[in-house]
Amino acid sequence: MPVSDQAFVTLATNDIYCQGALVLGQSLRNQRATRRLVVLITPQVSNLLRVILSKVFDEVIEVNLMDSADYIHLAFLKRPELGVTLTKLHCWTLTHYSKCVFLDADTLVLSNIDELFDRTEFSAAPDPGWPDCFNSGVFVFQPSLETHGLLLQHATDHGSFDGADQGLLNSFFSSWSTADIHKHLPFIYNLSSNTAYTYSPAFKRFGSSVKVVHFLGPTKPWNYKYNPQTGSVLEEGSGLANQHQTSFLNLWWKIYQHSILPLYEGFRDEEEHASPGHTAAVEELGAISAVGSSQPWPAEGPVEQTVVTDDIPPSPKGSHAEDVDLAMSVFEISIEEKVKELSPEEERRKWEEGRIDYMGKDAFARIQEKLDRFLQ
Ligand SMILES: O=c1ccn([C@@H]2O[C@H](COP(=O)(O)OP(=O)(O)O[C@H]3O[C@H](CO)[C@@H](O)[C@H](O)[C@H]3O)[C@@H](O)[C@H]2O)c(=O)[nH]1
Ligand SMILES: [Mn+2]
Repeated sequence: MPVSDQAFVTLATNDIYCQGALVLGQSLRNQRATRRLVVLITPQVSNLLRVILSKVFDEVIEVNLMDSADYIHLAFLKRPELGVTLTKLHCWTLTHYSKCVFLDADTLVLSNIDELFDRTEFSAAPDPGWPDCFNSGVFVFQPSLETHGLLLQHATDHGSFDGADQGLLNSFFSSWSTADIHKHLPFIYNLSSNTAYTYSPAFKRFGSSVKVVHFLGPTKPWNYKYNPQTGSVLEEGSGLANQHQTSFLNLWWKIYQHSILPLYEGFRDEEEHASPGHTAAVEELGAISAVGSSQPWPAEGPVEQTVVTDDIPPSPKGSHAEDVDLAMSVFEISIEEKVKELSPEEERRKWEEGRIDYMGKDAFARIQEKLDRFLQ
């Protein structure tokens, strides 16, 4: 039975993290999640990604710190380094839900986790790096404007010992490690993919019951390249730590390939016509059918929501341009952050301000090429 006043919530502040949010949302659907799926976004997220997110999530909610109440504004101005942190705290403002489970956009759900709604605020799993602290990638919370205000006050008064949300939340919910064992989520609800090997007999014993994998750390699944023929990520340069990690990465990419890429179908042509001269949303280097896009959405899992595209808050940028390039060939799929094309005026201003890209397009070799072309 679907419960409509409870929700799974994630956050994506840019088009790259949206790719993670999409896979997470799809993984929740594949596991027949019975609560609403909500994604918080910020103004940077492009229109295209908003539309795509709305195909997987029940609600796409834009949060804009600077537009919010004064006290948020104040907290933000006093501690600008806490930007993304304060954005995550926004989940406490979702007061149309009575209870929620927050999941980082770099998590992947492997089996149904609806039972997390039996827990109360504030429940989280230990952090693998310092188990007396919880990891803030998966937590159970109760939306409340009062709590939200207190959290912001805490941020303004004390900052965060790690400069981000995990430090702040740990010092705010400081009795977590001692007060109530029910608030300790088992590690299987937030298994960090890259630490699984530090206690490998435990992983052997309990690994098969893992419910949520968290790709914590600087290298995310979307930073790898994937071979759709073999169904595995390409190891070059990324130094994969171990077999478990590889199999979780392959799972992430399998969902991306079969359920997320097809959502971009139909937008490719539109994009090409809408913005001539711009790179298309999806660059087709090979046959797209070769990457399994023939499967209609959703490839797995039930359709539970109708997509009401009118409800999607439009990007204030008012443009089509998204910040992500998907490159596909028969043997390789990759997700790249787009190198922003500047207008000639912007280029000139950059030069005049002394911001010169000596290694890139302003490198001597590039300038020489231009001169040669001009002289020919
Ligand atoms: O540019 C960004 C960065 C982060 N996020 C969101 O914030 C989450 C946390 O960032 P992430 O890159 O996943 O951090 P972790 O590598 O998981 O590092 C740890 O440290 C973070 C900062 O304290 C905590 O938020 C995490 O939960 C904790 O696992 C992401 O999953 C996203 O949902 C964005 O939307 N855009
Ligand atoms: Mn994370």
